[in-house]
Amino acid sequence: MIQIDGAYGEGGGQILRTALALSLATGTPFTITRIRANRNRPGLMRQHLAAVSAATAVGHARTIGAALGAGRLTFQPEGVYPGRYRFDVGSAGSATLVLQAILPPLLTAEGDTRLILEGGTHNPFAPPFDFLDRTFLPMIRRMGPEVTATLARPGFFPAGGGRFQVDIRPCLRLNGFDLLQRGSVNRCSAAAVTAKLPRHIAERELAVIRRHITLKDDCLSVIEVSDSPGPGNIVTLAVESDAVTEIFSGFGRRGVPAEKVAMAVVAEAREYLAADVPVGRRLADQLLVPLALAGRGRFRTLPPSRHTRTNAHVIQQFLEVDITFDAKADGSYEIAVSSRHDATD
Ligand SMILES: Nc1ncnc2c1ncn2[C@@H]1O[C@H](COP(=O)(O)OP(=O)(O)OP(=O)(O)O)[C@@H](O)[C@H]1O
Repeated sequence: MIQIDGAYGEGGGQILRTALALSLATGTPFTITRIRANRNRPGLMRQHLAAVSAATAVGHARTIGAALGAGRLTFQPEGVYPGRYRFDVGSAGSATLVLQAILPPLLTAEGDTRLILEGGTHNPFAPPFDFLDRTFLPMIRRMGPEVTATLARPGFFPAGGGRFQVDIRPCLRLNGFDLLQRGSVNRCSAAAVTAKLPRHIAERELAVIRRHITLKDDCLSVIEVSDSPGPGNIVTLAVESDAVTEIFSGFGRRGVPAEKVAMAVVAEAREYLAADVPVGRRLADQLLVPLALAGRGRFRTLPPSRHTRTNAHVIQQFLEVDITFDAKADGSYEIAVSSRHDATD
């Protein structure tokens, strides 16, 4: 039984999701204590409980302590069971984060899986659907499995009620990859989405982006969605390069001017563009679990976040891999995952 300290490093929900995913993938049970100790409202929130229930279903697991607000949980899976599942966060909690807890083991399961995930699809502090679809899943497909995501309906904080489907055709073994060069940037595009909010919000966001990032007219779009249960706004900036499409996003919030939301997106994208690295900060923390399951991989990225370092620590508790962070003279980092077995074979 692995003991996980939920207060380590970032001390957030990612520690739990990584532990669930790797417990399923390796068949190793774990106990986590001090869950999300570094958050204002520590313990299991609805989104984390939804991840626990999803992992319990996929792994026919025995779970002790899964309750709202709980700080301690034991999880003991029986195996990995592909199939058809529907999971509902039951609030605006992020459904893409629920996927983080169950996708990795399903990538090498013994059959296909279709997941219907309901809840928030465009949440602050979580991968928005577009990032999942255009940034993260192409990396997963590069590793062997066929995985596609289809958005049925967007769900914004606080109403939620979004839905998407994920189809997974697994492979026998994940192949790691090297992603060290970005290559040329072929296209930058921005999209501002509003649901049940005035169109001028989106137009003001795009005006800011256009002022600071060189974009062609046909690379700007305002999208007004009518099928979202509640109001919401997201602005995304996609940087498509030879190696990867990175997506930076900002979320409209009451009391925060649209211009400020868009400027934060501009700042993130500029940092990424100037650094000439292929992998942005969020993708970096999310690539570690699949690369560790593959047993190898390397990528160049921005200085790692606490999420990334924390994730590396949790992963190394479950898997016989080394994860190294190599600071380069130009300020970028090369993160490498290698199997401890390969080193001694
Ligand atoms: N704008 C974004 N685009 C892509 N991914 C994002 C974005 N914002 C956050 N993420 C990803 O969402 C995850 C958030 O992890 P975190 O530990 O903060 O989880 P949480 O469960 O939402 O929060 P909490 O810490 O409150 O439990 C990370 O993998 C991070 O890379």
